[in-house]
Amino acid sequence: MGILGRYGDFFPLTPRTPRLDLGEGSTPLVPLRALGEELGVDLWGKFEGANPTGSFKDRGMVLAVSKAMEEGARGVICASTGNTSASAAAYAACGGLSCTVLLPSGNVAKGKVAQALIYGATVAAVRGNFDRALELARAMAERRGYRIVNSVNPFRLRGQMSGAFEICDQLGDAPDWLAIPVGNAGNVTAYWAGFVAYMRRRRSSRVPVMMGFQAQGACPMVTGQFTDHPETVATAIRIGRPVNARRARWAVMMSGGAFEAVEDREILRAQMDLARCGLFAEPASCTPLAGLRKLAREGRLPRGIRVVMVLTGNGLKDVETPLRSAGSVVELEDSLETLEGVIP
Ligand SMILES: Cc1ncc(COP(=O)(O)O)c(/C=C/C(=O)C(=O)O)c1O
Repeated sequence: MGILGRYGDFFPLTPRTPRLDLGEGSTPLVPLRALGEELGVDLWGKFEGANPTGSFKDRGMVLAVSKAMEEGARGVICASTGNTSASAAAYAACGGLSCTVLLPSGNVAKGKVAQALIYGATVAAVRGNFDRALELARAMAERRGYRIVNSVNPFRLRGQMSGAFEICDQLGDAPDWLAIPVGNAGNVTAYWAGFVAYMRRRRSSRVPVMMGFQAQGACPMVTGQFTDHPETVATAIRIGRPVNARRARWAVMMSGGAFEAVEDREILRAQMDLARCGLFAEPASCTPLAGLRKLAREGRLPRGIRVVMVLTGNGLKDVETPLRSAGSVVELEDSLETLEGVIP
């Protein structure tokens, strides 16, 4: 059962709301003991790559598309660095709506483009970055009567609150810290709202410190300056003008947390180290581990606390990056002798 069935009393559902369900949510919360010992904390990874389209986006999209159907929308539209478009296309297909996605040309992982296409979306590559694509998507939504399903759509953030609900249910309460990658800043906003809502309903006793992590080349939440030239290998968070900046800043400040930036090379090292723990997450998802390591180096990571990292997307979305950085295939003659020389 998906999140509308499991957490429906937290969502604005009516008897007329279709209950789309691809089995989203119920993702693994994995103890990361070795990495936790390195950092001196009790470390867990919430593997959102296990969702139906391979990212956390499904949590918000299932509600946003169900509500679009209820409201009689002709179709849905979004701009995306890839995962939003994959998820929008899947749930639109599930609900029988048309889906149009606008992608920044040349900067979207091929796995995500393949998903949007095979789910049946109309996919347009826009010259310019994600932020420009979002401006165009909002204009087209007005013209065509489509529902925009980026995180400017409030139902998206409502559905994504369910990640916080699940962490509290899985751990028995909220963690001390939540460490999350930040692009358009919707997910960090949604998680805070989720922890607060769960505590208010007495389903948990506390809320965590919210720590948001960005790539050094695309860190408007850290610098306080929007940028028209975001650059990072973590293409999912290559966003320079986060539409949820104000709400995300408020959420993190209310929690006593902060935004931090990390270098691309640290993100790639974190991706490899998480994979060596058995979790293959795409680069953006590994930003929190890189960030926690930076805080530990600087003496700013309290020892012994319980930390959950939200690993937001499956590594299979972007196989080109690890193929460049994770080593290479050994080409061999077909003989046992040559095998003896290379197999450990
Ligand atoms: C794997 C992954 N990790 C983190 C983020 C950042 O979440 P927000 O801070 O809520 O934006 C994204 C976002 C992707 C898009 O914005 C899109 O797909 O258009 C992501 O795909």
